[in-house]
Amino acid sequence: MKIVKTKLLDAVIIEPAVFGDDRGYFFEGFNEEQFNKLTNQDFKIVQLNFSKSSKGVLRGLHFQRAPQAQAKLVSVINGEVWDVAVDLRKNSKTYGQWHGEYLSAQNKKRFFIPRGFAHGFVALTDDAELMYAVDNHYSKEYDDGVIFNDPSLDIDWKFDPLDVKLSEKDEKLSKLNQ
Ligand SMILES: Cc1cn([C@H]2C[C@H](O)[C@@H](COP(=O)(O)OP(=O)(O)O[C@H]3O[C@@H](C)C(=O)[C@@H](O)[C@H]3O)O2)c(=O)[nH]c1=O
Repeated sequence: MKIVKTKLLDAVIIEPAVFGDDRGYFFEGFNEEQFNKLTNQDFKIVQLNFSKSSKGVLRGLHFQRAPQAQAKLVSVINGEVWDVAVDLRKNSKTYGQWHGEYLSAQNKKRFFIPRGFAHGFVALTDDAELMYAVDNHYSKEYDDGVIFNDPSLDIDWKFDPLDVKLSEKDEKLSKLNQ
């Protein structure tokens, strides 16, 4: 397992070691002991989420407020997405900055997004399936978000913003400073 830092403090990309043979392949999608040691995190999975999206669907930017904040380990098991995290930790040196990563079933990269970040993605293929693990349970009450095209964030979504498909809930999200 290789850990690649991003410009956002504590947000990292995991590149698993893939063992291929004439049957196919094997890889560890997550190894708690190795991950926590290498990153100095204490990430314990309590919920595993799956979603499927057609091309152009954009989900985000989402987060849960404290005390129900969630760290997320995002992977793609079919197709490809452009996955984005925004550091919303007020005392962080990288507050307000974003990082995007192509995650696909083919590249097998995983994006670790700490608590205090907003997360979103746009599906670049049809039938883009995400599997993501979180370290705190879902809470409707603490569920929150920021509009994906907030000018103060200036995120490059790698997709025409006029063509993205949003949920009704995501269309109504506010800007970060509101
Ligand atoms: C996220 C979530 C949703 N739900 C329910 C609520 C709702 O009825 C339905 C769909 O929820 P949403 O529209 O919020 O689903 P979605 O837009 O896919 O929300 C997800 O987006 C990505 C970007 C994330 O980072 C996730 O944490 C989560 O916020 O599923 C749960 O039961 N448990 C969960 O953990």
